[in-house]
Amino acid sequence: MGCSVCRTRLNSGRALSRVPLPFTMLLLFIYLFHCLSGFCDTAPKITDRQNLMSHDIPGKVHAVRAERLWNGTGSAHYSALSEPLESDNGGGESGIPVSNTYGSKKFPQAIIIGVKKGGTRALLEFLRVHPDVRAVGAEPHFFDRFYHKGLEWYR
Ligand SMILES: Nc1ncnc2c1ncn2[C@@H]1O[C@H](COP(=O)(O)OS(=O)(=O)O)[C@@H](OP(=O)(O)O)[C@H]1O
Repeated sequence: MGCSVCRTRLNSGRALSRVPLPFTMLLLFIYLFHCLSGFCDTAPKITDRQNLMSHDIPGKVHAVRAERLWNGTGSAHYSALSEPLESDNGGGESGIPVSNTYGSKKFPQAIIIGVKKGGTRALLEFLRVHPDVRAVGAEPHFFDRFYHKGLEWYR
């Protein structure tokens, strides 16, 4: 009697131990299908850009790109990104070619300007914490040191 109970428990234990693998595979398959359907797109889609770059202001400059992003829920929000920018259709609002392809070089759409020891690095680092912000690693010093190298160098 005792042994048959043990056997029953043992068998149900074995059966239970076989459940997780197919169940996990089923969940993975559903997730994969869900992603392939485009429902788990985490990368934001760009619908508009705001070029906040100014060429007239001297001083220390951090480049940040600001974009209006579509979050897939019917509303848009602005965020700042900071990699040098380029152009998608051969000409942006400023006449500078820009590209909306992630991974390509782009001009900044927002820049941080400040005097030396003004805390611009801290501001940049705080902005960088935001997941939608992509900031340059080192200060490019385009406007105060490398302006003569031109926009081709900048982007
Ligand atoms: N929130 C806040 N309040 C007060 N002070 C602050 C703040 N954030 C940054 N800091 C100080 O700013 C100094 C760095 O400024 P920068 O990033 O512009 O430095 S740098 O010019 O790029 O070297 C640096 O000062 P020092 O440590 O004296 O160099 C920082 O400590």
